[in-house]
Amino acid sequence: MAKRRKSIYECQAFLNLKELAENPFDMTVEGALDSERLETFVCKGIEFDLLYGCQRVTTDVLDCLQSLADECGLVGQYEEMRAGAVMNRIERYPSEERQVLHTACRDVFSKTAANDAAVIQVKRELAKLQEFLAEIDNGKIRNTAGETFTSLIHVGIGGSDLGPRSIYEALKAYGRKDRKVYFVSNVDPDDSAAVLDRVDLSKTLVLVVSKSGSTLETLSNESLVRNALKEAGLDPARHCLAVTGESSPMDNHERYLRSFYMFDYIGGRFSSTSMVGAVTLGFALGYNQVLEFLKGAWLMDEAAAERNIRGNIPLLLAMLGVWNHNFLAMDTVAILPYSQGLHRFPAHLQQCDMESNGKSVQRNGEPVRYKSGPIVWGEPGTNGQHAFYQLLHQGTEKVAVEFIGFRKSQRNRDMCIQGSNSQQKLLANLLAQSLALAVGREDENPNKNFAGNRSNVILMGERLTPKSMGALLALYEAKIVFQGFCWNVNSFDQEGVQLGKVLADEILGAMAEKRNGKTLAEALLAVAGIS
Ligand SMILES: O=P(O)(O)OC[C@H]1O[C@](O)(CO)[C@@H](O)[C@@H]1O
Repeated sequence: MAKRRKSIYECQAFLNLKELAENPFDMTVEGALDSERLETFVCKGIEFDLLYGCQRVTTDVLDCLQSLADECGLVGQYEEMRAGAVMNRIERYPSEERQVLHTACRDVFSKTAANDAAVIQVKRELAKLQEFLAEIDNGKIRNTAGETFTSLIHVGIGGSDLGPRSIYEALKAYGRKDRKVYFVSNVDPDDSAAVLDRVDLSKTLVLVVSKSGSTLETLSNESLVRNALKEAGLDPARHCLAVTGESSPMDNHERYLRSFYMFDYIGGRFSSTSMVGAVTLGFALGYNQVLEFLKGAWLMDEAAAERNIRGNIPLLLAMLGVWNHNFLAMDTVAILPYSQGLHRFPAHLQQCDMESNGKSVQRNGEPVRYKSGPIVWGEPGTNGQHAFYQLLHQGTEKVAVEFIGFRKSQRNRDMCIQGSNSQQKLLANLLAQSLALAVGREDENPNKNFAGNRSNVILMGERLTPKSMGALLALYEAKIVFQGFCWNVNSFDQEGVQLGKVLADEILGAMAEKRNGKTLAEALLAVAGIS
């Protein structure tokens, strides 16, 4: 018999937190935010420190958040998940009924793996990747003219695009100078056309990534690229690679130069450390850097098993998020990396978080009676400062902010201009924004008044490297998983994307048959003037 999971409002800690939320810590009172507080409210972890002095929390609130995490059994559930429990399910209703084992993709460094069977499969795929990359390097794999491949087009969408793309962008500073990577995701034909215009197809590999092997956008883009290869007199089977689920419609060795697998127990948005991300990263950076990236993720996974929230960054970040969202009524979370390399990372987290926890049904099939996942968005600083920070400081909407910064730049190409170099300017801005949001500043002119008390945290790392990128990714994956457990939702399915897909098919059918005006979908087609 399945264990009954508690909803948060059934927890004593929930009631206590509600009471504490009536009078949250006021950061604007003179001396409230002092150096002692800033020094105390720091959680040191793998590759990152979490600075959380600028949160509206006291030690009482932290104790209650610890109790809530304990009452909901968050770390216990996380450990069950890593060991292979069927976490992707809704009781009493048909659901996916799957294990959730994206953590197995990096559990290759443990002496004793949390789930042996999954790690065996993961190691097999990694060995295939290592061999494949070596064959490109040593010239065993070449194009028909005997030349080496210098470009790769990664074709996929959603979890098969956002994670790999954001990680590639984050790490391309470490990329091989002789290799280029391009991404195509949107079914807008201009997306693939723009890439096809830029590459020399004869020296290009095309990596088609789709877990299901049936996603409309990816299959359409694959066809467009295959067609371009044929038009260039090339054989697609000598250029195309696949990452897909075993026995998916794309699992066809004759059509691909190589096929790599991902498995049912790896959800799309959690798949960046599987072959979904590893093939592109391996092509761009080399196999050893893939291992570094996985190592960072594995270390973070291990650290996330600590019960004490004050010593577990993902759990603490998750619980601070619950405090802000469920108790202080902050509906949105802005992820603001002060790192140009991370410019696509908020987009990846948007899918990872919102597709996971944007749910209204609990795992027991009952409706959610409190707020589940927040709206997640973000852009890099300092660019955002000149765009939307006005609202963060003075808007009526209260936004929970998560800053990410690094002490050192990736490329070390900097110089002193007017007394400081650009990296110092970047970091000064990050810290200034954190304080300005928290403390505010009074002014008798209401239009120039900063109310303060705008909660934020800073995730501070040394440098964005493959290892720290792996750790950062795993940190957020674990945060999202902990919050999903806390809200008692199934973070691992995505039924909410289905209806739009069904209606798009209906509209495509109406377009093909020139039907118009009978159903609501057809009426909309006519009103929009689309033939
Ligand atoms: O890898 P696939 O099967 O092509 O799916 C792509 C994306 O589509 C979704 O199923 C949502 O439409 C995502 O969850 C997934 O990451």
